[in-house]
Amino acid sequence: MTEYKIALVGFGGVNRGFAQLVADRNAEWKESLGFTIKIVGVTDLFLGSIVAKDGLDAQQLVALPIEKGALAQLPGGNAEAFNETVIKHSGADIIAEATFTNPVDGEPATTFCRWALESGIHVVTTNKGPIALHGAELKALARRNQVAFEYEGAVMSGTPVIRLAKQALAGANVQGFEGILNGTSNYVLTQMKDGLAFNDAVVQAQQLGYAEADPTADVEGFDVRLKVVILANELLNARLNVSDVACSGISNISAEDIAQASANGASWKLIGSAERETDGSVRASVEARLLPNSHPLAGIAGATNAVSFNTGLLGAVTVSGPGAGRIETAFALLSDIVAIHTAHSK
Ligand SMILES: NC(=O)c1ccc[n+]([C@@H]2O[C@H](COP(=O)([O-])OP(=O)(O)OC[C@H]3O[C@@H](n4cnc5c(N)ncnc54)[C@H](O)[C@@H]3O)[C@@H](O)[C@H]2O)c1
Ligand SMILES: N[C@@H](CCO)C(=O)O
Repeated sequence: MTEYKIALVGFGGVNRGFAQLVADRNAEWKESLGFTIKIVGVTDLFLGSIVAKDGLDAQQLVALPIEKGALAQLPGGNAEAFNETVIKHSGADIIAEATFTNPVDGEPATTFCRWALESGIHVVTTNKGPIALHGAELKALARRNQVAFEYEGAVMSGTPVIRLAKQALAGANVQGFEGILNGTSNYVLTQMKDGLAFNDAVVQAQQLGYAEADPTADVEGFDVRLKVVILANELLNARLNVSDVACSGISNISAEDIAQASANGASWKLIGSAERETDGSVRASVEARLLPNSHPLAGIAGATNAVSFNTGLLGAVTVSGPGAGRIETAFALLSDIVAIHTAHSK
């Protein structure tokens, strides 16, 4: 029986959700997945850090109050976040990186990933910054150190689009995609349709664990831009930088715009898209579009996301599912660990 030792870097909504899954389901995973998980370290800027090579009680971690230095309440815990120690010296086989997404330079998460990969430790992450901004470098680093760098949760949370498109649609000649790739902005647009004010809807999305630390990234399209770069580079072999993608958001869509659209049988949606051009280049954008209600993406409501892949062989293949949420995104970390287990237990 394989036991993976995991260190959690960032202990906000997603990694706390992951600890909850471990607390609730480790015994079931032993049977269904052929492995169990032991949490050997946690580090968080706000909560502090802890290393416990014999393993931490996942339920006790979940119950920890969200207050400064809270990890110091556990035996051996510290009120300071010793990130490097936890990443390099907790004895972890896998680092689950879920700190803030920094859409400008991907730091410090990119450094955390480098530390782990250079130390021969697998990385699973839901953080979009390192992949969109330094993906090629980190993948090469992982290959050189013969470890995995997995990031299924970076796009569409727990809905498995990256591996689905790369593996199950391999050979189907993916030429482009368009999708609703941000849960918060779609939630806000849906709530506004039901009469809620923009700011109140954003606060609700924050309370539900959907929004980024700075929700401007959600409503101005910056979060979708990172996801478009990730998908285009993964699936279309594009070499897009963030600055290559024209980007606007939903903050200038008023309640009146939404009401008028409804009256005309249409809906505003924030759409991220990329398409291969006839000269082989890839053009990508993020913008609010007015979709007729007959459009397959028009009815996608709340924090649900959907992406439609334009394939040469099958035409449009559309996948829809949770686009944000703590447990939903924690599931993506589990699916990355399953991928590591499958690849490394052959
Ligand atoms: N919540 C979702 O629905 C969702 C979905 C997909 C991807 N993501 C991504 O997953 C990551 C985590 O999301 P979340 O909802 O858990 O965020 P969160 O804000 O709840 O938690 C992030 C945690 O990281 C910690 N942190 C920040 N900087 C740190 C540093 N330098 N060192 C150590 N700890 C640090 C914070 O203190 C915080 O507790 C983000 O990058 C987010 O974009 C989130
Ligand atoms: N803030 C992001 C989280 C998922 O990446 C969203 O709302 O889609």
